[in-house]
Amino acid sequence: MRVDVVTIFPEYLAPLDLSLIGKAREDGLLDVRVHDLRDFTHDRHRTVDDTPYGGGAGMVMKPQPWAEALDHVLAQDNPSGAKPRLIVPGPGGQPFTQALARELAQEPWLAFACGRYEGIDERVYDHAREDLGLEVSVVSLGDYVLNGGEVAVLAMVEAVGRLVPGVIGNAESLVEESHEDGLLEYPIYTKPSSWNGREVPPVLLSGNHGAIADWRHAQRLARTAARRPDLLHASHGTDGSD
Ligand SMILES: CC(C)N1CCN(Cc2ccc(Cn3ccc4ccc(-c5n[nH]c(N)c5C#N)cc43)cc2)CC1
Repeated sequence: MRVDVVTIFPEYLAPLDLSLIGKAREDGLLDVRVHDLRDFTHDRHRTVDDTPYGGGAGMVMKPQPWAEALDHVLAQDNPSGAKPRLIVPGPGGQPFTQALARELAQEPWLAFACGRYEGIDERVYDHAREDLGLEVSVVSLGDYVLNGGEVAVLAMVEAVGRLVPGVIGNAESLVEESHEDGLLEYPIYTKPSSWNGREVPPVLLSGNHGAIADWRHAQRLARTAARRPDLLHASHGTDGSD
């Protein structure tokens, strides 16, 4: 999978050089390219924003740098003229969920546009859809306000990247994790079996794999009912009260 990120803070994406995503880049499973939006400006101050038409607080990101940046992304190493799916993080976007992460993990090429200030001139979205022929999705990390799209892109690239085959060495760990099948994950333990006067649940030491699986499923149901009854209703046809 190729991933392009356009931002005025390229250093914000440095964590994508680390850990599993960084290893996947080294292994050629992910091709992540970060582009500085200011490289597509032409004035001395490398201006990317201006005041909003109609008045209002804050600044709006100018359309021209974005159009030139998107042209560069589409042209770079792309002899076939393929097109990426464009993801624009925004507080008013569709929720970023595990289901959407799974959907995006099927895409061969994703491009992320990290806005700042009050956001990006609306004509950039129209240009991307109508002139560049891109599928554009505005996606929100959650119901809280960030200062820009970079944090969201870090989360999205990690959530999507880990679903790309080969990125997570043990594919088993992708099963039975929170939100993968509608239930939260079960409690986990490791050595020592007795620590600080606290014991590991004996069933986990029993070697009885059926009993262990039953205990873990019961724990997932209880934990989901306690913390996220909404998930129980959505995926298990109950109202979360039982
Ligand atoms: C003036 C007045 C009428 N405005 C009315 C609407 N307000 C909404 C507003 C608020 C903050 C920002 C800052 N910002 C810039 C680009 C950008 C990208 C993502 C996010 C973001 N925030 N929260 C998430 N879950 C996000 C995601 N994904 C925030 C971003 C942009 C937009 C802004 C103020």
